[in-house]
Amino acid sequence: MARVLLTGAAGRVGTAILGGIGEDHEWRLLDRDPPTGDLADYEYYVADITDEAALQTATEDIDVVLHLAGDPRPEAPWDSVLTNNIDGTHAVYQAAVESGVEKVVFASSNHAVGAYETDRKPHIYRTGSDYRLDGTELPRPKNVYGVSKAAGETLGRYYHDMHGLSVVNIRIGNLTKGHPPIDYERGQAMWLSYRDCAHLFDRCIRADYGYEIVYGISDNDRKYYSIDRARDVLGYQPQDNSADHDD
Ligand SMILES: NC(=O)C1=CN([C@@H]2O[C@H](COP(=O)(O)OP(=O)(O)OC[C@H]3O[C@@H](n4cnc5c(N)ncnc54)[C@H](O)[C@@H]3O)[C@@H](O)[C@H]2O)C=CC1
Ligand SMILES: O=C1O[C@H](COP(=O)(O)O)[C@@H](O)[C@H](O)[C@H]1O
Repeated sequence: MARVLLTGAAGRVGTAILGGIGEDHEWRLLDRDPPTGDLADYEYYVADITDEAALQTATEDIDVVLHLAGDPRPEAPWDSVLTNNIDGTHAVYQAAVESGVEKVVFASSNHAVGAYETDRKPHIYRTGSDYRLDGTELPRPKNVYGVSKAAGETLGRYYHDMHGLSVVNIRIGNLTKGHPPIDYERGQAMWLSYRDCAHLFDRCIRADYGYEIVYGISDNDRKYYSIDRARDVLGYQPQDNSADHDD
């Protein structure tokens, strides 16, 4: 079992991960919000990710960091993304290096590449389109939240190249429990199910890699993100498809 630190554990993505693989690894959780419900059963640190001392303790004896903590709002203002998403991610990486962590998995976002959609929608969301982003393209954020995610990806590149950390950046699409409405074309293309989310992060814990950028979506009929790299390098095998409606 890997010893895993999950930052931002009290949030939506953290809930999906623990709901799927909470029994499969040794977990240490960290969030600035105190634990509620089942989270209180885990080893839990209430701390801000900009608190270097807290991170030093939280990363001790950890093999893998799943770094989710941050301001997730596409409309977030610069001061918030600067502090939480950029300064905070830098502090997590620095603590990981100092504690001898092996891997960091960074929750990046579709918003790091949002501007690729501008002149191509809505046809890229349709099954006939062969347009794909595959993770090799440069970031093209449409908001400063997306800028902060691109910055997090570049921080990972630095910590991989200069400090030897294994890093995978997951450009998560849109995590929702239920299927997106069938007529919501962008949502259909971007969907990541809870089950596939937990599986993808589990693969990032278990697989070996150097520096990767992959897309976090389910195997949706409508997609403009390729999941080939996640399949090839991580062994990602999504089970869900936004087109398979249960209602
Ligand atoms: N939910 C989604 O569909 C997507 C999420 N993401 C990213 O995944 C990550 C998790 O997102 P969600 O779970 O949806 O957000 P969330 O807001 O539900 O959870 C984030 C958690 O991080 C904590 N947090 C925020 N700033 C912190 C700080 N400075 N120190 C310590 N804890 C802090 C919050 O208390 C919260 O519990 C975020 O980085 C977000 O940008 C990316 C793409 C899509
Ligand atoms: O990064 C994120 O992206 C998702 C999906 O973006 P949207 O523009 O389709 O809403 C968003 O729901 C989430 O809050 C955010 O962290």
